[in-house]
Amino acid sequence: MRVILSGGGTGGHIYPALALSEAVLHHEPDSEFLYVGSERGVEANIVPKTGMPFKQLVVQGFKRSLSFENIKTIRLFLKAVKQAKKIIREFQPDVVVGTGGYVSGAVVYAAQQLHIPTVIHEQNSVAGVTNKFLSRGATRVGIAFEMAKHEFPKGKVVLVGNPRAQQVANIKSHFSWRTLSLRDDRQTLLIFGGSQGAPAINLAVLEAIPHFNQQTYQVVIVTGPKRYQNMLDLLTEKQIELSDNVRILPYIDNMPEVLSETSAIVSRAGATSIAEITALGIPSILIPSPYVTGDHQTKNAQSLVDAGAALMIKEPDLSGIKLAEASDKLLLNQDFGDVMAAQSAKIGMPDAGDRLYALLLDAVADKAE
Ligand SMILES: CC(=O)N[C@H]1[C@@H](OP(=O)(O)OP(=O)(O)OC[C@H]2O[C@@H](n3ccc(=O)[nH]c3=O)[C@H](O)[C@@H]2O)O[C@H](CO)[C@@H](O)[C@@H]1O
Repeated sequence: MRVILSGGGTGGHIYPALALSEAVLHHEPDSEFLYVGSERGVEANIVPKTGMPFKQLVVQGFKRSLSFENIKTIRLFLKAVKQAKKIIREFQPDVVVGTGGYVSGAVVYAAQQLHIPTVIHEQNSVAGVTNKFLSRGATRVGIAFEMAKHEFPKGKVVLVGNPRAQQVANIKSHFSWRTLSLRDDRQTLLIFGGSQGAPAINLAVLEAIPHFNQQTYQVVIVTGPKRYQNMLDLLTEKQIELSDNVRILPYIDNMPEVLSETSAIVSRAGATSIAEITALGIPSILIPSPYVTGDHQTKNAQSLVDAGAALMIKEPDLSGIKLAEASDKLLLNQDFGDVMAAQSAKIGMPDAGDRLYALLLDAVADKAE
């Protein structure tokens, strides 16, 4: 199968597309892929590292208020559609897949105009603007939350889950905490604020470090690439020392491997993070970002809390003490952590990659009819 993948702007859109390619390759090992991303998006850094061919377009998002910038956005969009058509004609895909973000708007729209089968994947419980726009012309729509169904045209929506879930569930991890000078015989709490990092989480973590320093479990704090230096500066300014069970990193590139060796998680409630956490049945403390469309991260987190699969701390209530208490609850109260892990695993959809692959086949077959 020849597949063009497009999704960008944030890890939550990019990793599912890459995970889908693994599922496709599992079924059709001679498949070929081309990833089309935006020049300025993080995909320009993430995708080439995987070895997948990568092409770039110049796009930007709409401003919510009326502005001259939006005229430039439309001009860039039309130019990107033209370039995308050229790329599609050259690559001759069987199907074009969009996983969200502005760039997928141009690529999938171009494919629709060229009458190539298109599949969009919506990771969230609340549909993104680009996916809604594309859904009218899409051949199939894969969703990860039943709740999102009513936002798309009937007849083409299928609940598939998030392919990243299957990737993390199936990985044979060779990761050892010793690579970070930590121990493999201890429980490990991993803290990260989505793919970009979250200042509010970093600040609460800073307050909690003196507590973490005293624990029998170890703690790995991921700040987000752009917030790492600031975190180190704050540690120096506040004269906070790290003991040998606590580490701070800017970003983790090999998250699927690391997650499979993780005992508990503190994180934002982005859809892809949640898919990973539940695929592995990891107990978690979710701190939803209040700055996203329709407050969808709170809805994502609430669905886990309702199932007894996670604890939630809302950002206005977040503090070092709250974080330390909740972390101890998951890691030091064995029964509590075990029950939560089992509930989390019940929600996971570890065959999501295969389900989305089946949707691609459907879309291609539709065209052939
Ligand atoms: C602020 C914002 O708009 N967030 C959205 C964005 O979040 P964001 O990009 O943070 O999305 P997610 O939490 O869904 O996914 C983060 C991804 O980055 C990976 N990761 C994270 C840290 C790290 O060091 N290394 C690493 O690989 C995680 O394993 C995961 O695969 O897209 C999601 C999916 O559309 C939405 O639900 C989120 O609401």
